[in-house]
Amino acid sequence: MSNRGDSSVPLLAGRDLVKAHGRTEALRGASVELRAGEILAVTGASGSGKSTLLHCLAGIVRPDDGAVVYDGVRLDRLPEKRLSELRRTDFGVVFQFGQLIPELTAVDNVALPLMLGGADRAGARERAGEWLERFGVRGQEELRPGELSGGQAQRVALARALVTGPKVVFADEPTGALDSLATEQVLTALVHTARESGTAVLLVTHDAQVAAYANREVRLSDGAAVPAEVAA
Ligand SMILES: Nc1ncnc2c1ncn2[C@@H]1O[C@H](COP(=O)(O)OP(=O)(O)OP(=O)(O)O)[C@@H](O)[C@H]1O
Repeated sequence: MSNRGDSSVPLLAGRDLVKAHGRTEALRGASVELRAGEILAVTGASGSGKSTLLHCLAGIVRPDDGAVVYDGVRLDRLPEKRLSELRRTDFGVVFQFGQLIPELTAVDNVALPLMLGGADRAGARERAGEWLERFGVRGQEELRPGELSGGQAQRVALARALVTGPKVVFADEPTGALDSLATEQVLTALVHTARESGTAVLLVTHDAQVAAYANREVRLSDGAAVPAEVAA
């Protein structure tokens, strides 16, 4: 049964997540819930497990223990093929840098997820152009990522993450490499578009100013969520 229309049920939940990288226990029983349309900041010190949590929730890595439930489905138990299909249709991701394909122009980078979903190139490029315009990237459609500023490249990356109409966008330090003006432009574009389209956003950041753009904040410490009364 779908939870998308019921705001009392989380759209995505990680429960008691445990994940080790070799001997390092990155997550030690972390639990977090994301509701449909909500913008949630995951904060915490360097090494507290924020990126690992995002990777588990986005189905990029499987937890060693615990559960990831998305729209009533146990993501951590899905076969790889169904998991990648679900990631393609329902999730978008933005990382700090490096996620655009350097050989493709800005517009082709944004068109790519649409083409992977079966759209023809001309139609995909047209829609991609509209999304670039929405994110204020005008006149740079035919430039390659290396020819864009950091802020422009991140706005292209956001357009690419949102162009397919995902239910959840996972953003891992999306403004970590930007100055404060570019940070403000990128976050304003993200928050505005997410609110308009009802997309939920999980925003990983160590920066309190970035977290202020969210509706709610969950703080991680040593691989577990700190209770709200302690975090306050
Ligand atoms: N691929 C990996 N191999 C080995 N150890 C890893 C790997 N990824 C993360 N870790 C370790 O797991 C712990 C949690 O890392 P994670 O990147 O999730 O934290 P974070 O809060 O996102 O940190 P930061 O803010 O510095 O990016 C850290 O001790 C890190 O060194």
